[in-house]
Amino acid sequence: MTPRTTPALARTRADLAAALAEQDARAASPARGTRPYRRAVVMTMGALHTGHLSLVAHARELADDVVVTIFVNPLQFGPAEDLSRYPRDLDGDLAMLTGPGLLGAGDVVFAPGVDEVYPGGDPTVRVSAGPIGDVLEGAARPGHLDGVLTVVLKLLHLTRPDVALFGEKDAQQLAAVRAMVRDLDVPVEVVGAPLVRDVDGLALSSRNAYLSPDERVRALGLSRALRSGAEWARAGAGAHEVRDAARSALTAAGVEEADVDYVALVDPDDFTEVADTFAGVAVLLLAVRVGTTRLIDNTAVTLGASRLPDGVVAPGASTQGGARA
Ligand SMILES: Nc1ncnc2c1ncn2[C@@H]1O[C@H](COP(=O)(O)OP(=O)(O)OP(=O)(O)O)[C@@H](O)[C@H]1O
Ligand SMILES: CC(C)(CO)[C@@H](O)C(=O)[O-]
Ligand code: BAL
Repeated sequence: MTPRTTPALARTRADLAAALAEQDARAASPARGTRPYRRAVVMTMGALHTGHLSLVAHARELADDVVVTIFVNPLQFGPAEDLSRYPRDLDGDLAMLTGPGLLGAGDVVFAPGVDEVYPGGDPTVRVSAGPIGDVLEGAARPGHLDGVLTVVLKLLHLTRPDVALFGEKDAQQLAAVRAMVRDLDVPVEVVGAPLVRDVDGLALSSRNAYLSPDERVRALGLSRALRSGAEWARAGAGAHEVRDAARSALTAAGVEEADVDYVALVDPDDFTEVADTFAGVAVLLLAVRVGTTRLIDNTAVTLGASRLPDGVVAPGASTQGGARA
């Protein structure tokens, strides 16, 4: 048989188990020596873009083998959301994943159908995200983070990785996954990867494909708002003024107040709003509807730098790149 040069495509649990067994056999082979083996997983909903590929490239550096999952998870969509029109392009995704520095022979793409992931229908037992699941994305999309964590835990069980990578683009999701892994003792290392933007500052997102040319211009208001908030924070503004600055920039970009789900400035650990006296690194987050498309974006901002003791750099100050526009 000719050796495979592209990743294995697994459409079923059985395909996945067979592909992982091959990885396990290679990991246990005496030819590898005693170097510890690592498998990484990158979970996606497909319609891949350069942001996803940056996670895959990072996974490639961290691990011997990489599993990419492609699954549009119905559990995390509300009844009036875009589940049915969410972009799906498995052939295009597979072509993108096999570029240089990405997936090769030995790696796996797991692209199951809904019945394969939920063979008994909607699961009766689900993960609860707890308080972080009730604010911001959780408040705007009730049950969303429970649905995310339920599928993430299932995919962790199915793919058995040592390390799992998630993008800082979905900052609240990343924090919820970290909390689940900590609170439920899930044996995996969670790695956050920086948010990737288009040259004009727009955060890359599969949902950008929904935007008309006019809407895409208006969508630049999100990164401008983050940049404005970050500039006010650098100038010594308190939390309230930073949020106001971000809101004003959205308005200036033509975004109606009614289309803003939230402008929030939160503690990165529990996503509670920070007080005006807060000093340290907070996350400035936005969720905005542009036409029928709901977009999210965020950036880390340092507040009250002048209130921090001399020589103290706010912890986490370099974990997220600032919004560029
Ligand atoms: N621009 C980006 N930079 C870095 N990581 C990203 C980016 N966009 C998505 N990701 C990450 O890729 C993973 C899969 O995300 P997903 O498939 O939902 O993509 P998406 O573009 O965010 O889609 P959507 O438009 O549905 O929000 C998540 O961990 C997500 O945070
Ligand atoms: C983590 C995830 C793949 C779970 O469906 C999804 O929420 C996403 O793509 O960010
Ligand atoms: N990137 C998060 C997946 C969702 O919006 O459902």
